[in-house]
Amino acid sequence: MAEKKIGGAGLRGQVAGKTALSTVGVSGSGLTYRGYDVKDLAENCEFEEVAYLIFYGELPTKAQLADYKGVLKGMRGLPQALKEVLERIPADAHPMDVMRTGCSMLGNLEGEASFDQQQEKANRLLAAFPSIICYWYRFTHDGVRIETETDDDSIGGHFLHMLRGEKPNALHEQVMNVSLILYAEHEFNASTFTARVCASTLSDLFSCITGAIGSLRGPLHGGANEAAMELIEKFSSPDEAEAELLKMLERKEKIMGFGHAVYTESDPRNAIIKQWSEKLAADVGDQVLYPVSVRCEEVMWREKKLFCNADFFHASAYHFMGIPTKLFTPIFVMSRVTGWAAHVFEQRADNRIIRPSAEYIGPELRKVVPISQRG
Ligand SMILES: CC(=O)SCCNC(=O)CCNC(=O)[C@H](O)C(C)(C)COP(=O)(O)OP(=O)(O)OC[C@H]1O[C@@H](n2cnc3c(N)ncnc32)[C@H](O)[C@@H]1OP(=O)(O)O
Ligand SMILES: O=C([O-])CC(=O)C(=O)O
Repeated sequence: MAEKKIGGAGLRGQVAGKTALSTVGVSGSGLTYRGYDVKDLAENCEFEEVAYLIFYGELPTKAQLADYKGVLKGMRGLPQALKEVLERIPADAHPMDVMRTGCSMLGNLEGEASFDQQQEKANRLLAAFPSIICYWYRFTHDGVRIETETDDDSIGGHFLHMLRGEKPNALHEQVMNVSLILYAEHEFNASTFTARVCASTLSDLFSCITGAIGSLRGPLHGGANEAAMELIEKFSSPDEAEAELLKMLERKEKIMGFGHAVYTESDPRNAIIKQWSEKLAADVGDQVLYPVSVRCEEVMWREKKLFCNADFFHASAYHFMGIPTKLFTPIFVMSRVTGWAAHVFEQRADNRIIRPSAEYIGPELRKVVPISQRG
């Protein structure tokens, strides 16, 4: 792969610390978690196995996985005070703000008293995020107080069950599983770096994760999956998509779901989620959204050599599963909390406060003119 330009704005290409968690754009395969190719993991593992790998360094045995799933299952319930807060957040709030508030409120109720509790608190957040978003969503949109302590086997299944009020089919549970694996970890991306900066002050895990959610929310990062959906649903045919994209490019508009800060030729997660989107399109009999998405991919590559990142085909995949667009980025949180927390642990294990320098471009030194003399 060609190297991206080092230096300049956005700290691009600069090494800002060490990690044993993942490589991005280094190996031929593009993305590895603790030495495993993400494609291999997505083909052979459940998300909980990957979460275990990210946290504990090795893939679990059958018994370890069963134990770990049991631990997570036991942590799905929400305290009454958190439910009351969620009920007071308006229906038109952005669900990422709900995630941010939910995380912060949980930190008030069940805070990290010492770093010895870091793994337990990370597990709690991993188990509770689907409950938080679904409790709020179903209360404010459907007027029901849902039970969040379900017996669903997987985190993805738990989420879809609470969202719809019925257990998902095997295909949907599997796609959620793959999606959560693809989003779990990605080196020093903006939200993870936010978490590490916060951790470097020796702050608590809930503060680190709350900050990371704020960074993920933006459309240049995790928010791109929602923005991509808003784009593709405007088009009724591939030809219309092509004509409109060309106009947008002419106006130098950013097309969400394309391009990447590190990858130069492709995002290895795209081919995987694209396949699942195609399967789901066939399952629901779609003849518009998937072909529109494929044409967008072709046009962007042909015109700008820009490729789909992880977010683009997630939009159609989630849509085919009936997930409301505004819940797309919260799903990213449900997964990335693993990577964020593991980075916090790494930062703590070998910490120095992150405090870079700035190039000063303001006025020269000057004297204060007393307020009575300022005109
Ligand atoms: C899970 C994730 O977070 S993946 C990223 C999700 N974000 C998006 O999909 C938002 C759209 N994409 C983008 O804004 C960018 O590609 C980013 C933020 C992902 C990466 O930003 P950068 O590293 O600064 O991009 P890069 O240096 O490759 O940009 C090169 C050129 O391509 C343009 N470009 C990059 N992405 C796009 C895009 N999606 N649409 C149109 N033009 C683009 C840039 O404006 C830049 O043009 P210029 O040289 O005329 O200024
Ligand atoms: O690495 C990045 O800059 C963004 C990204 O793809 C991710 O966080 O998954």
